[in-house]
Order: sequence, then structure tokens, then C-alpha cells
Amino acid sequence: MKRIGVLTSGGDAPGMNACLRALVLTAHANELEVIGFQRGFNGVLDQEYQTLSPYHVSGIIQDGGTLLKSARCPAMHTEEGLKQAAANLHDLELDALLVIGGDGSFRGVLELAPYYQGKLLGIPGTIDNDVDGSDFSIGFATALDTALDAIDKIRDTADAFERIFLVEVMGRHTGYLAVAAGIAAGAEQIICPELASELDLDKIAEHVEQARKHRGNCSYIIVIAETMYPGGASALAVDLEQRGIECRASILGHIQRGGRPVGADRILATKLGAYAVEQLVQGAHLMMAGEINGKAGLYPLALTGDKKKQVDSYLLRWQQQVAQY
Ligand SMILES: Nc1ncnc2c1ncn2[C@@H]1O[C@H](COP(=O)(O)OP(=O)(O)O)[C@@H](O)[C@H]1O
Ligand SMILES: O=P(O)(O)OC[C@H]1O[C@](O)(COP(=O)(O)O)[C@@H](O)[C@@H]1O
Repeated sequence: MKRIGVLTSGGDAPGMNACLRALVLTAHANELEVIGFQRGFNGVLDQEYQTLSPYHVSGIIQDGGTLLKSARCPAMHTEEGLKQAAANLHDLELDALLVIGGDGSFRGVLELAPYYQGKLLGIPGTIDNDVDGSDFSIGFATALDTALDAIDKIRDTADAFERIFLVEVMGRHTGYLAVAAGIAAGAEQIICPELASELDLDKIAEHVEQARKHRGNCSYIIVIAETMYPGGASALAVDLEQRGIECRASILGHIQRGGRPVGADRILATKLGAYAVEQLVQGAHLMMAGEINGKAGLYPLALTGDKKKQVDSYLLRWQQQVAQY
């Protein structure tokens, strides 16, 4: 193995740069050349790439975003796109491709596999944390802290005005961020796909009324995962007002994807970037480098999207049964 490629794909996540740094340093130590593709799989198709040396990744461990930029790439959903991507990788004489992204990007890798002769490896990088085979994905810890910082501030004004707030957090199909942020912010309600596939407005309203009966007028925060309500938290606020529950909606949005990675993300990213390259050298193929119980390990890429990983049911139950008011 002489030359490997790397790209960051899908939603960017804080810590992707730290991962690139570790990966390039480890490749250098193993006398491997690294080619970095721009804007996810688009860079492979458009042949936009650069050689990455330790010099290029020096001083980026603390930076949010990704040096290589990220994007979604619809062409990878076509056979033509997949064949072209494989041909371009072969032309560059790449022995392997490493993809830092979420389970969507890994599906892209699996689709590419029949056409590409080199080795393929994934590293989980998404704020959603919805990748099986790793307790945490790169970016989740930072996104959680960003959401918490915002919710704590909302709590201040909610306390002052004795107001009800709906705070919408990201997490396309899963509630990892909503549950973690809701628990850590001491939210009165958490609404996420794992708890309810459909929302019951009457139940939400009743919960608020019960809380106010127990505590009097008080701040009350509902953390809700995006996509839980048609039109989002703003539409839900309007519909709750019609039931006599006056509330404000706050949508945290893309600020959750930005910012300097927190220590936990830098450490995870460094571990997984280094481990992925070491495993490549050992011959790993069609695997993801993840971390379970603090230990780096390989997990089949084909299983990373199975959605078997669960949100913390212990904390969820506690929040619902004990801490609800
Ligand atoms: N089934 C698929 N076949 C081929 N490529 C895919 C597939 N699913 C996702 N991809 C590629 O991975 C990219 C990122 O996927 P996406 O689901 O948006 O993000 P994430 O990797 O963060 O989950 C897509 O834009 C596409 O290029
Ligand atoms: O940046 P976009 O294209 O609006 O996508 C938003 C989505 O990306 C995410 O931030 C990250 O998701 P992925 O990592 O799966 O791409 C989701 O939480 C959110 O639903």
C-alpha cells in the first residue's frame, strides 16, 4: 500500500479536522501518501483533490468545519456516477479510500465497492450520532455542548418571563441529540422519534398544565427533535397556542454543526483517524473504525445503518417518570 485517499461527506461535524490530522500523521509514519478529495464524493467525480502532508494538517486540531469541505453528492446514487468514481480512483492509483461521514456516506461506499478494487474504510463523523458500531460519532459531543449552551440561555429568559419554550434540535431521523440535550438541560419534556412516532398535542398541553399546577407559573422547556412535527417547532407553537398554551419556539439549526470541537471529540477523532490507517495497513476492508466502551474496533460497514443502537432508555425513563415536573 502506497497511496490512500480521504474525503469528508454528508453533514460536517466538529472534529473532522482533528480526524484528518491524525489520519495524515499516521499515514506519514507508515510512508503512505494521502490524497484529500474536496466536497465529499464530488471531489472524486470532479477530480478535485490535493496531496495532504503533515504540514497541511498542522494547527487544525482545534478547527470546526472540515479542511476538505463536505457536501452531498447525488451522482453517487447512479451507476454511471459510481463507475466514474471508481475509474477516477483507479487512475490516481489509490490503494484505498477512507470516508469520514455518516451512515449515508457509508451506503455510498458500499455501492462503490463492486466497481473499485482498492480497500474501503469508514470513520463515523456526524452530529446525529446515528451510526451503529460506535458509541459516539465525531461531532456529537460538540453539538451537544453547543445545544446546551443555547438552552441554558433560553432557560434564563424563560425563568425571567415564566415562559414555555420549544427548543428544536437537529437529528434527522433519531433523537440522540434531543435526548442528551433534554436530559442535560433539565428539560421538562423531550419529544423525539424514539418516544413517539406521532405527537399528541393534548398530552403535551396536559403535561404543561400539570407542571404549572405543581409548581405555579414557571419556566418550562420542551426539547424537540427536528422532523417530529410538520412545519417544525414554530408550527407546533402556533398549534399549542390554540390549545391555550402560549409558548415561544427557538430553532437551534446549523449552529449545532459549527464551532471548535470539544476535548472529547478531538480525542475520539484522533483515535479513530489513527486507528483507521493502522487497520488499513493491516488489510481491513469494508469496515468502519469505531469506538465501543472506550476501545477502538472495526465494525462491518454494511451494518452501520441498521439502527440497532439505542438512546439511553434508563435516562429517558427517569426523565419521564421522575423528573417530569
Ligand atoms: N444509497 C446510496 N448510494 C450511493 N451513495 C449514497 C447513498 N446514500 C448516500 N450516499 C452518498 O453519501 C452522501 C452523504 O449521505 P447523507 O445521508 O446525506 O449524509 P451522512 O453520511 O452524514 O449520513 C450522499 O450525498 C451520497 O453522495
Ligand atoms: O445541512 P443540511 O443539508 O440542511 O442537512 C441538515 C441535516 O444534517 C444534519 O445536521 C447532519 O446529518 P448527517 O450527518 O446525516 O448528514 C442533520 O442533523 C440535519 O437533519
